Amino acid sequence: MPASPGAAIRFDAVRKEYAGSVAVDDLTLEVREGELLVLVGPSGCGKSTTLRMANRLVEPTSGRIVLGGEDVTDVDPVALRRRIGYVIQNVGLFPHRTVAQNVATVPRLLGWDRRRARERVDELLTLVGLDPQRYARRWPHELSGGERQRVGVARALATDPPVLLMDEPFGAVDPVGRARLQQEFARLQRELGTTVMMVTHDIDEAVRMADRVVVLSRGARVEQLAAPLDVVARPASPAVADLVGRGRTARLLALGRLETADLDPGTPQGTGVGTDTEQSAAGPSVRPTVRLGAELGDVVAALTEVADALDGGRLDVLDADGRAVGTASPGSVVRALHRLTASEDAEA
Ligand SMILES: Nc1ncnc2c1ncn2[C@@H]1O[C@H](COP(=O)(O)OP(=O)(O)OP(=O)(O)O)[C@@H](O)[C@H]1O
Repeated sequence: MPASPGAAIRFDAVRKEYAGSVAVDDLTLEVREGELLVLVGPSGCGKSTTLRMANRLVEPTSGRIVLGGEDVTDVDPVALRRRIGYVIQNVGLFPHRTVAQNVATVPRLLGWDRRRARERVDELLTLVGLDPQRYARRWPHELSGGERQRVGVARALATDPPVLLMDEPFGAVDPVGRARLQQEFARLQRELGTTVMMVTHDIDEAVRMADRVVVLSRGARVEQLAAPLDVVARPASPAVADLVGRGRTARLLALGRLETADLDPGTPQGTGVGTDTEQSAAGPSVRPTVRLGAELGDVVAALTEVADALDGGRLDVLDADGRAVGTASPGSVVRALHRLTASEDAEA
């Protein structure tokens, strides 16, 4: 089957066996240009093998992988790897090279002169939030885990590759640093428009960062390929439900948004002045407000500020122009959760 126009990478009936055991059974998958696609699934399901076939660190047993219109088996593996960024857990920085030398590795291999490489290093370190003055001459062992990971990302982006492969890139970073790196990286990726295929076993990381999530089971079988909210709200199979499992409601609160259908029945009752979730100084008749489209978690937080929320207290809901369009109560959040998790069939 030919790759569709917006496809940056296409796996076509790809299979990988290691000494007779099947790691990837029959994978067909498209990564769209400019998207951040996250592969998630249990240990041993074939995520890393899938990723490593894209840059030929692993050769498929059968099937085809097309990258930027070219069958990867037609491209020299070394040339291919210089064209594709690759970031792994613990980064694999060269220990006897400074930060600057690490980041400049591929540009220098490609024959860039020192000055051009140096400028690029400064630009990239700044991009990933490391001051070049402070960091360029340091050695990898003089960095924290999070800083090393940033250098790894800078190194992988050095030649502005159209495609970046990332295998558990934030796995070795502590939870707080990790959440920040995830956010910053997702923003950077959107700014640069790089196509990213990333592997993780952490469903929260997947739904937080991805444009689309691919849930895999053993043999890299695709259980579901969908936007994060769909995967959490409507798991397509027991394997996905199992992965999303506990904590699903909390994830829905972070991903779901307040819609008109969730508002309390009846007409708007408030005056609708004031700003998001803040009590206006205008007087006691004005209720706290929340915007239509607010994250459900923020609606819950705003409701908990309303002293009598459990006893009929409500928030005024404003549209984008600041007009009151109705009210929200704890029941609105419950309605939203029902709406999100209702099956497509039930909605139709
Ligand atoms: N070089 C290899 N030789 C033999 N078997 C391998 C090799 N690499 C991976 N496998 C096997 O292939 C299967 C898939 O491995 P892979 O590393 O792709 O899974 P994964 O989903 O990335 O796992 P994890 O999350 O634990 O890293 C596993 O059963 C693994 O043992």
